[in-house]
This record gives sequence, C-alpha cells and structure tokens, in this order.
Amino acid sequence: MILIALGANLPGPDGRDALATCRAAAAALDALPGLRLRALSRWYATAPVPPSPGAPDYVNGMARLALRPGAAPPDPAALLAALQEIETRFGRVRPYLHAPRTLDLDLIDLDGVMRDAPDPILPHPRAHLRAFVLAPLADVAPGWVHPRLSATVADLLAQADQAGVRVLG
Ligand SMILES: Nc1nc2c(c(=O)[nH]1)N=C(CO)CN2
Repeated sequence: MILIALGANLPGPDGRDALATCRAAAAALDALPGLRLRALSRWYATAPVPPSPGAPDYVNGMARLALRPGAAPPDPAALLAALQEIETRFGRVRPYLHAPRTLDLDLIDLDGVMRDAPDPILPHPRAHLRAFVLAPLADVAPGWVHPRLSATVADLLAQADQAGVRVLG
C-alpha cells in the first residue's frame, strides 16, 4: 500500500481553492504511471503546525494507492519526483520553510519500506506525530501499523494533539 498525504492552504494560480486543488491532485495521483487510487479519505480543515497566527487553515487528506496489475514497484526517488511535478503543476512555489502552499504531497508509506537517506525518508519521519496526517490515514487504512514503531494508526492518533483537526463538510 502506498500512502500519500495531501495538504493545501492557499488558492492556486488557476483560482482553485485549497479543497478543489486537493481533489484535482487526487485525480492526478490516480493518473501516475503504474499506480491506481484505491481510497481517498475525508477532507479535514486543520490549524497550521507549528501555529502560524493569521495563516489560513490547511485542507488535509490522504490517498491510498496500489500498483496496477503487472506494474513494477515504484522507485522511491522517482515517485517523489513525480509528486513534486504534480505540486509544481498546481502552482507550488517554495519561498521558505513552512511557507503557505498551494499543494503539498508527502509520501507517508511505500509498502513498509524503511530508509533514512536519500530523500524520501520512509516512512515519513514526522507522520506519526501529526494528527492532520493520522486522522485521514485512519480513514483509508484503519489497520495500518507504523513500519518502524510497530504502533497502530489508532494508537498514534490517540497520542497526537487532535485540537485544530476537524472533518470538513
Ligand atoms: N495543519 C497543517 N500544518 C502544516 C501542514 C499541513 O499539511 N497541515 N504542512 C506543513 C508543511 O509540510 C506545515 N504545517
């Protein structure tokens, strides 16, 4: 199973709001070569982490993908590059760390692969701490166990600060 977190807190240059950008990005993930979108979480409105007074809330969600039949497992670096290409397509610029962004796609888990370098670090090094990642992850993969920590998503979510995370709609 491949888990990709989606996040946005700025309208795109095409005028799409953050939610519309995330929905369009999910469709773009389904079009990645060799992969197919199997489940999409609910969408969440989440307060920025770290707190950023005045910054707009994020829209966050999670996509679960699987290999298309006969497709070779993706190379982590190639998949990261493909995600960055989608971010760029939706107007992402990178002025500074934690800058508001039109779209952020984070590779959370790639079939349980563990690696420390080079990028992408797997599983994502901060995923287990962030309720805005864990809540939508629990929607699409309720039985997920963190490959390094051997903790369930339910346990990790219970330990995370869930204030500021609410289901949209
Ligand atoms: N709530 C929330 N906060 C963030 C997010 C995000 O997606 N949601 N992404 C960040 C950069 O990766 C920094 N902070």
